[in-house]
Amino acid sequence: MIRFENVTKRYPDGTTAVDDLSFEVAEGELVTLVGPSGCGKTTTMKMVNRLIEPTSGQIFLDGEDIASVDPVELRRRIGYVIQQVGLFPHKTVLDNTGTVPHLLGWSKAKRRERAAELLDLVGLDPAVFGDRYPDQLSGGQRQRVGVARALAADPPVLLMDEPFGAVDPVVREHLQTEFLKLQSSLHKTVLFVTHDIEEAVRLGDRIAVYGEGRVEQFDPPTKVLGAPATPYVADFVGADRGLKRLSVTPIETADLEAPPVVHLDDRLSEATARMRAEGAHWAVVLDDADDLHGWVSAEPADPADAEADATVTVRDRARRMEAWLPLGAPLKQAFSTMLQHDAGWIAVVDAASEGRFLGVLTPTRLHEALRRSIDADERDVPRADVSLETVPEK
Ligand SMILES: Nc1ncnc2c1ncn2[C@@H]1O[C@H](COP(=O)(O)OP(=O)(O)OP(=O)(O)O)[C@@H](O)[C@H]1O
Repeated sequence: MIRFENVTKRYPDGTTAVDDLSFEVAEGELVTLVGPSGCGKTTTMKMVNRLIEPTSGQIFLDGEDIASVDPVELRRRIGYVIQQVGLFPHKTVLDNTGTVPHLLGWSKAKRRERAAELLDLVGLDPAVFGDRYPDQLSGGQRQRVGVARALAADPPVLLMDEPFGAVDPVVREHLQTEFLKLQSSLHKTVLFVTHDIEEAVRLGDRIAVYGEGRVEQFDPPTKVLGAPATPYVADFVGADRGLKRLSVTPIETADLEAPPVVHLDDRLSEATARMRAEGAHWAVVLDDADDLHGWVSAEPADPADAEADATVTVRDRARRMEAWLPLGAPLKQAFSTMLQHDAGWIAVVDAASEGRFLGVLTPTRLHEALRRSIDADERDVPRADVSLETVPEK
């Protein structure tokens, strides 16, 4: 969708901001450009909407050399969000959002309708915020208006230059989550500049790690963290890249253990016997639909239960399970859920139905999943194909 071919930008004072850059962003892909200040990220981005012209090389948008496209026409196809937002202070939120439709000559009614729809999309109630002016908004709200405005004419491409850079970390994380949700339904082709590796890893389908004017590595986040291409990249992503990986490594079926499973209406005495036979201290409890209900201990809570009272069922002793996640959730969330509930394991359920029990993830399995994903990236094979060498127990 966006292709850079040997693009170089040398400023008149001799500074080479971008040096022989070649990479391609696929349609619907979100690529983050990350690197230290002054490495050429903004210059790269501004060449796409022709705010800056390259010294040499070509940039293609949808197969078309942008040098031959009228810049004004080009910019209509490209939404642009910047850190300072650049909202017009004397225009209301609705009018700011409708800026591009206004330039495109849409009627006032159609503009306002579209602006309201977009404000809704970015989580701002148009009835509350539509008639406010930018200085009556918080920083995070202004950024949302910036995103809404960039989306107004439904451009296939979005350029975002540190769009969440000016807000505090909590708001920033919130905006990132919302933006990911938005992107999962809009599938825009996005170039996203940031100097924050955490943000790059969290948002990017792929990351371009910049050194001085050059891309040192162009890979998916797990690969950048797991197998940095150069010492420079390793240094940039930081010594704690193992921890950062937790947020981009999903729980997979192969990571799960299958503990004993019992049903709510099973007799407790039989369920307990089964758990003991398998050497388990607990079992997962499912309801009639095989959805997760909770868990039950193999130890009788009440000595009377041990007498195999035929009337006592699992339902009478089952405890609800709060520590659960859908398959595909990041390992970081799994770890955090374990800590939050002080749980020795978490249940993993089907992502689509959010109920059907698939297995449990234990701390040991979580650690193995992380090791396997590192190994998989180093060897370029799927994670499920990696078998770990374990130290034999004495
Ligand atoms: N108009 C200009 N004239 C001369 N040099 C420039 C000009 N604009 C940018 N540069 C230089 O080009 C290099 C790349 O700048 P650019 O703004 O692309 O970097 P960046 O990676 O976006 O940095 P930051 O994260 O600080 O915004 C820097 O050394 C910068 O000083």
